[in-house]
Order: sequence, then C-alpha cells, then structure tokens
Amino acid sequence: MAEVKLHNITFGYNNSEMVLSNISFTVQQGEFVVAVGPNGAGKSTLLKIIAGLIEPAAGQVLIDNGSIRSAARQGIMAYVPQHYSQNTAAFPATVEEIVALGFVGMRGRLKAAANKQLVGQMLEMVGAEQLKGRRIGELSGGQQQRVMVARALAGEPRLLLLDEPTSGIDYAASSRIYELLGQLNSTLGITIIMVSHDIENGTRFAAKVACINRHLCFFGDSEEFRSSHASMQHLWYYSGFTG
Ligand SMILES: Nc1ncnc2c1ncn2[C@@H]1O[C@H](COP(=O)(O)OP(=O)(O)OP(=O)(O)O)[C@@H](O)[C@H]1O
Repeated sequence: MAEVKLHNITFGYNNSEMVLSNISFTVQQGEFVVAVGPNGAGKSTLLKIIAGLIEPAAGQVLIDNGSIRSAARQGIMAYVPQHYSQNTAAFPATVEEIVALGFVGMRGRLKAAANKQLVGQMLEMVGAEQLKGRRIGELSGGQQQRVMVARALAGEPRLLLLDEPTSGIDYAASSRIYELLGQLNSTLGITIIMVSHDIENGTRFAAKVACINRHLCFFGDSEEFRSSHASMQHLWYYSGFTG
C-alpha cells in the first residue's frame, strides 16, 4: 500500500521556536509505525504535516513518491484526529450516518457505493455493526473510536493516520482497538502511522517505532526499541528525564 517518505521536516508555529527539526524517515508500504514521545514533542504536528493540514517550514513529504496534494486528490489517505470523537459527541447523527460520510469523495460527491450495505460492512470490519442505529453521542469512547475508524475505512485508504485513537479509553478497550488496527494492517495491508502514548500496546502491534522529541530520537524495529539500551535512553526522555 502507500509508502511515506519524510525528508528533513522542520516546522515552528508562528515563526517562533522550532517544534520539529530535521525529521527524516521512510514508512514502507504496508508498514505499521507508532510515533511515541513526551507531551509537546511534536508528534501531532508531524501527523498533521503528513496529512497535509499544515505545511512544513522546510523539508518534504512524499506519498508514493508524489505530493501530499496528489495523494489527497486520489483519496489515498484517511486522517483520524485526536479527540475527534469528543467533538462529534454532540452531533445529532447516527453511527450509520457518520460512517456514510466516509464515502464522500474528495470532490464532494457521494460515491455511488455509499449504501447501507457497505456502511454495514465497514461497521462489521471494526466489530461495531450492532451500534449502527445508535446516536454517536451516546456511545462510549472506545465505541466512538471504532466508528471513526470505520468511517476512515469507508474511503478505502491505503494510508491511515491516527492521532492517539485510544486516549481516554480503558486498557481493555484500548487493547482491542490496537488489535483491530493490527488486523487491518495485516489483512488489508493498509499502511498505518499512529501517534500513541501507549508504548506497550504500540510496540506490540506496530512493527516500527518513531520516537520523536522535536528531533527524531529513534526510528526502527519495535523489538529493538523495547529491548535495546539506546531505546531505554529514549524512554528516559519519555519520562521527562533529559539529563
Ligand atoms: N496550533 C498551535 N499553535 C501554536 N503552538 C502549537 C499549536 N499546536 C501545538 N503547538 C505547540 O507545538 C508543540 C508540539 O505540540 P504537539 O501537539 O505536536 O505535541 P505532541 O507530541 O502531539 O503532544 P501530546 O503528546 O501532548 O499530544 C507544543 O509545544 C504545543 O504547545
């Protein structure tokens, strides 16, 4: 599926202090990468840059060797923002209606395929078909996140970008979301880049880790990140120890 190349990404909000400095790594087609790092490290910012929501001050993102704009035009990627579900909670729509929105093509027209049967299939894929008639605002955090993933899948993305999809969700429900993402990655081959604070589940289901603390501290196999001495130093960063 989609390959993502980051080359020397540098960014600061309002021309102030740099939030990201010279970040370079490549996510291969069909890979599952978890981005970890301390609060304020720039992980969400980097994900927004990959999604094309903000422009880097310097550097380049290539998706399948083309521009982000071209990837967006082709509907290659889907982005699930942080706290998306909370923002949607007050929206008086049913789960079915929310997922159907995922079929809205990039050119603003409903894909002909957007029918109840397909919406049902998406919900089945994330194990949430029994929720289809419920109002989104009535659901638990974990159930809402599943619906958001179903909605993202409706566009048949080759690249799924998720910003902390399990924040505020209990451990068991959060593990089930990781399992779901692991399955989508292995069965559909969707490339996944996910920001997470859950190192345990993140490194269990994602094959690679990008550890970010304004700079790229580590990029490599999850196993290596968990076990190597070098990665422990990055975990020190994680716990706020920088000495
Ligand atoms: N819209 C914005 N305008 C100005 N500064 C911002 C904006 N969004 C984020 N920042 C700042 O940029 C830095 C990086 O923020 P970002 O949200 O990318 O970090 P993060 O690693 O995702 O953090 P967390 O783990 O806490 O979610 C922080 O210092 C934050 O205060």
